[in-house]
Amino acid sequence: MAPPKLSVIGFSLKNLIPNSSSWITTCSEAMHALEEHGAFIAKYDGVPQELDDAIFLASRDLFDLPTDVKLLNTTDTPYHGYTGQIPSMPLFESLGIENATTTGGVEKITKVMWPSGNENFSKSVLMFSKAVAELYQIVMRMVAKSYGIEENCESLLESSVHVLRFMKYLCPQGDEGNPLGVVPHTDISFMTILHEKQVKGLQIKTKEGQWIEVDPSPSSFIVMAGDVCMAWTNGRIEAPYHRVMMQGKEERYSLGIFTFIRDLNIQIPQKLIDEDNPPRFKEFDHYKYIHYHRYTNDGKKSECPIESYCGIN
Ligand SMILES: O=C(O)CCC(=O)C(=O)O
Ligand SMILES: [Fe+2]
Repeated sequence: MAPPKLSVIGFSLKNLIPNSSSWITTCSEAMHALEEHGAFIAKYDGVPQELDDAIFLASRDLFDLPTDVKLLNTTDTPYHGYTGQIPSMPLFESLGIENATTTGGVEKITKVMWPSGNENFSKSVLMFSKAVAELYQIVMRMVAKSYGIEENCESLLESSVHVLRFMKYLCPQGDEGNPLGVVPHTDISFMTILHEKQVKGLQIKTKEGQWIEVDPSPSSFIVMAGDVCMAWTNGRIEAPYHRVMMQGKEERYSLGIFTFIRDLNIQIPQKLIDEDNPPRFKEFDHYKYIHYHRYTNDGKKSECPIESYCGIN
């Protein structure tokens, strides 16, 4: 049997006029992929090549800063700031920018990293984050249309905030080095959109337990459901397990737009509940879930934290 693959779906902006026939086809492909794997690859043209080059240059600039400067990026929310030198994941380093689609959010971190400013960095971050957030909105409106939950979706979009995370992976040491970049996990976000530069490594697990290798390309954006999307859709779209395995001799750089829902409780839309589909999750607050996941013993040791936090058995 051929190894499983993620669907590659064209998201060219000129074909995505809402409810046009090409929009409807794209919507049905995206929904099929999300319900099957919780993820797909969007071939998206909203990030021009120059911006793509600029954001990866920005990433190198950022990781080249001294560790004590990077450590100044602290946040109240776990995993939104700087992470590095984790004993279980020695190859991995990452740095987040909260509210990355707003000038205020971007300027705040730029000033901490470069007190005298870095206009190239802040401009690239803002433009890239806005372009990827647009892809998020397009996908969300497809989910909404397909389930008939447009109103619920619009209020979610108004409450969506985006963290841009830069990620860097070193090569394993020697032939015997452990290739594990990031341990298998599902994301604590509502949705995540990943983008990587040349070097592969990301693998996504199918429901049957096989690992799919994702091939990087400049216009590929991996759209992936997080735990909170799974709860909101009453389990129709599941958050897939994924991991990073390093291979070869090149360092790997990737980027992720992680979307979170602020100041609005996550509640399953009534349309997704009926006799055959009773509610599987209680209403909850996204940030309280993150806190549970990262800071409580129950959350840390749970096999499926979203189920143990707000699942209805
Ligand atoms: O670097 C990647 O491609 C994936 C990183 C990831 O899964 C995460 O940070 O949650
Ligand atoms: Fe992840």
